[in-house]
Amino acid sequence: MKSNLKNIAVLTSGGDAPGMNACIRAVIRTGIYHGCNMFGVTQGYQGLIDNNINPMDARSVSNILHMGGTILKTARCLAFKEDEGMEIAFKNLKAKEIHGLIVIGGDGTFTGAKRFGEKYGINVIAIPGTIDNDLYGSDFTLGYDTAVNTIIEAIDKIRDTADSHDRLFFIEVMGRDSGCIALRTAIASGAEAVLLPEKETSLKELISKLKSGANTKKSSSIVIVSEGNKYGGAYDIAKSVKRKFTHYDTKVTILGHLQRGGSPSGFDRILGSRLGYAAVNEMLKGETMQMVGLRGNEIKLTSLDEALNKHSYKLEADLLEMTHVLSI
Ligand SMILES: Nc1ncnc2c1ncn2[C@@H]1O[C@H](COP(=O)(O)OP(=O)(O)OP(=O)(O)O)[C@@H](O)[C@H]1O
Ligand SMILES: O=P(O)(O)OC[C@H]1O[C@](O)(CO)[C@@H](O)[C@@H]1O
Ligand SMILES: [Mg+2]
Repeated sequence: MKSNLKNIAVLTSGGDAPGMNACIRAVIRTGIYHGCNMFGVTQGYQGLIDNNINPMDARSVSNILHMGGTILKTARCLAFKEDEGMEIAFKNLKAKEIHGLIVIGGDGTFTGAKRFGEKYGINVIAIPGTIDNDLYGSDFTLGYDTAVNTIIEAIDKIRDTADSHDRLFFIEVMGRDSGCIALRTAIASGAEAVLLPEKETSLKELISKLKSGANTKKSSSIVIVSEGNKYGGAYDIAKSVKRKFTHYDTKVTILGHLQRGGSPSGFDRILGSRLGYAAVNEMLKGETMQMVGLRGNEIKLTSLDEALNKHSYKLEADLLEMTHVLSI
């Protein structure tokens, strides 16, 4: 063990994601197993600034493995982007002799961790925790699998009512700049079309697809709209389509934050446990400024530089084409 790594803190930051609790549990227990003093920071970087940094033991993380959200709470903390905020955060960690920081979050969280680690020499390991699945270096981010399953369950229910009424539904899903969630849920729910942030929408093409379905006796249609789609939200698109295509009665559902909640899937519980366990082990080996991720079912390190510079989901054109073909 690196001698100055006796005290390690963990925080969750940015949007919460199912599986974060499984990950926190793994971090705390792995650290304790190795004889470290473990600390939990409440409310992400805000907690570092507010000195909300508390000792945790193996029992502080009992019975949380199956819970959604994060027991450490999370925040979008603007003050940490400022030099003064970072300075206070560093002083608070220094006073407790904490030299290792494990952050669980998305690209913003990683950006903050990189700046902080570089500026103050704190050892940093980052864990990809976001439903968006938009970080380079991990095939999956924590929470993505659960979110996809939650969305599919909701769309299945909408399909029941859509079909009963012969309706066209526009369903908006999350993924600010990333269409990964939208494309996967479109495949799994048999959606007739999907609009993504990575690809310009052609209204003409969309209407022609819906018309051909109606002409071949499709009783209902579902269009998945990613929230970051350039054309606008589900309401805007529904309005434009409705003007030119009157075959179906048109409805809109915004799934919103229900997509982020709920008990993590088996996959996310296992992923969270593996990433949390690996994060502590790698930190104790002396690794710093690295992300632990899953690649080809193995835990691999990616430098924060690389994870951030190459981050974002690359549209898989073959999957989009397949969605189109399978929904004729
Ligand atoms: N340039 C930066 N410098 C310092 N801290 C930053 C920076 N960018 C982001 N952060 C910190 O990281 C926090 C989380 O970032 P953000 O809100 O972008 O979420 P995220 O980690 O990308 O997760 P998600 O996208 O899943 O919601 C911010 O609220 C802020 O405290
Ligand atoms: O909870 P908030 O701050 O509204 O954030 C919503 C955003 O967070 C994410 O869910 C990622 O956590 C994005 O997909 C979404 O755009
Ligand atoms: Mg982000």
